[in-house]
Amino acid sequence: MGAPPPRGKFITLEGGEGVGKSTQIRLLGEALRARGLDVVETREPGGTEGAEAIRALLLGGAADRWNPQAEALLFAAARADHVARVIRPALDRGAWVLCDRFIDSNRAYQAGASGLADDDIMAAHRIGSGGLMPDRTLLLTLPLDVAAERAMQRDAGRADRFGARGRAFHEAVNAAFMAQAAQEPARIRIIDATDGAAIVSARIQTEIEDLLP
Ligand SMILES: Nc1ncnc2c1ncn2[C@@H]1O[C@H](COP(=O)(O)OP(=O)(O)O)[C@@H](O)[C@H]1O
Ligand SMILES: Cc1cn([C@H]2C[C@H](O)[C@@H](COP(=O)(O)OP(=O)(O)O)O2)c(=O)[nH]c1=O
Repeated sequence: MGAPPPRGKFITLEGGEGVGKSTQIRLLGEALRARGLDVVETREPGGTEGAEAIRALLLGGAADRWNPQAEALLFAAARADHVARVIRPALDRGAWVLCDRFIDSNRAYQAGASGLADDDIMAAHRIGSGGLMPDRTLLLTLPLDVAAERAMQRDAGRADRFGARGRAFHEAVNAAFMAQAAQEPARIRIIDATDGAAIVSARIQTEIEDLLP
């Protein structure tokens, strides 16, 4: 038997709603495929049948449907299924996995902005997903008003349970993301997302260049 293929790379995109994560995942996927790499694009919460079912529970319904504890555990459960069925198998076969949100969203939304302890979020992540961490995380930053306007245009004015939360909540989310980036500068790279999509994509590609084979 030959040696197993080298493990693939795990890249996550993070940031508030409407900053351009799904747009940038698509552009990064195209750029990496053009280099001949095996690329898997996915998102959280979701990415498997079970996790998409949990996504519907999390994003729909009344604003107070879940308390922060139940919410955090539902995200962790969705992630556990996604990691076990999609992310780890893809990395094991040598693919690059590009994921729209991951554990840093859990930390920013349920710890930073909803008051849970970061250690508890990480403990649930260890239990659920073996503590898997991305090789690189691109944190897209955009002024709240610009991001809200972009999301509003995209969603024709409809907001989910998170989008409907007030400005103070979204400011707390952004502050938590920035604090995480300051704590882990090698993994989490801050990307200015105000320019056109092609310019933002070029910035992202520069920040992952050292991981390319
Ligand atoms: N760099 C950009 N400049 C202007 N509009 C953008 C840019 N990137 C994405 N958009 C648009 O903004 C909206 C939100 O982008 P999206 O990629 O869905 O963000 P997210 O996944 O972070 O919520 C979409 O309608 C998208 O077409
Ligand atoms: C993955 C994850 C997402 N979320 C939130 C962030 C988003 O508001 C929502 C996912 O919605 P989604 O529509 O995928 O995000 P976006 O608008 O950025 O494209 O779930 C958490 O609160 N915790 C988590 O662990």
